Amino acid sequence: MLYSTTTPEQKRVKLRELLGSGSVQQFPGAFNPLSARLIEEKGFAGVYISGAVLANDLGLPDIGLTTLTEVATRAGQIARMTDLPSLVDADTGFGEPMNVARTIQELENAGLAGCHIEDQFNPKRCGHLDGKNVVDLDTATKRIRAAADARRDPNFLIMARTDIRAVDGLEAAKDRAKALVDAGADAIFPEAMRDLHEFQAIRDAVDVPILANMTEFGKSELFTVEQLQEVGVNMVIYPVTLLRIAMGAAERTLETIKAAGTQEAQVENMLTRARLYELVDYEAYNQFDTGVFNFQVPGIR
Ligand SMILES: C[C@](O)(C(=O)O)[C@H](CC(=O)O)C(=O)O
Ligand SMILES: [Mg+2]
Repeated sequence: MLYSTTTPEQKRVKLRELLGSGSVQQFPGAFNPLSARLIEEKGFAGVYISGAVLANDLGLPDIGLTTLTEVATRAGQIARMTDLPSLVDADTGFGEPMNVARTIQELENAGLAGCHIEDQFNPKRCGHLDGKNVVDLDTATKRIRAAADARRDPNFLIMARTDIRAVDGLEAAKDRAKALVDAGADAIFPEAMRDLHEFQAIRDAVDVPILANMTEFGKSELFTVEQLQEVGVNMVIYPVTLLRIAMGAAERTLETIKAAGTQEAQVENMLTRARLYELVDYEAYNQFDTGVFNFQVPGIR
């Protein structure tokens, strides 16, 4: 209860172990702290915390409007709900290299296992949209160097994301990935790869773990874990998947209530009261106070 029993330091060691395991590690995106518990319960390796989800959850587009304080606070709330390592999207690092340094320390304080920092210009946009732009090599590597120098826990994972593929092509992405590793990146997130061969090309260019972004409605096909394994991907994220499905369900339910005058037809699709209480570990709080969980919840509803 209350929740994570694992320290941030242990989670960072775990993340490094996972990335060195040789098999693809699946990190679904949590859209709130409770969904992180679900991700852990279903046996996933870790939790991803998406910048798009954090922005959209606040009703904002994902164009760099969220602040470091908002992201660190929400990411910390999510990370503390799970024993799994959490990787957070730190967008462009929230400013100049000195701001990036501050970002890393705040994310360490918030209990994250690592983050990724991208080479887009501000205002940034979803990596799968057209019309984005990237900063020059010097600026991109300075961000990563500042991040690597700022961390106090050497196991806090600094992942460099490059968006250059969609701007200057695959060769440029390979060159930039190598330069970002030289600047101190522990892992590479090559954004908007078009096919499996492109992942393979990045794999061959660098000898650090690489991430595949399986976001829906984007530029990449939705490859399976087996396909990603074959091209040497180490980690796959499903960043916005749970938010999209939850909001889809919310929309359908509102339509049902409006049309039918009752939510009855949607009740079978809901997490039951009993299941919800199980997820928040209601019963465990009885250890503190035996009066807290002294009621019956009908099992089926
Ligand atoms: C991974 C990503 O950076 C995110 O914020 O989750 C987004 C996801 C998306 O917008 O679908 C991205 O830029 O790919
Ligand atoms: Mg993002």
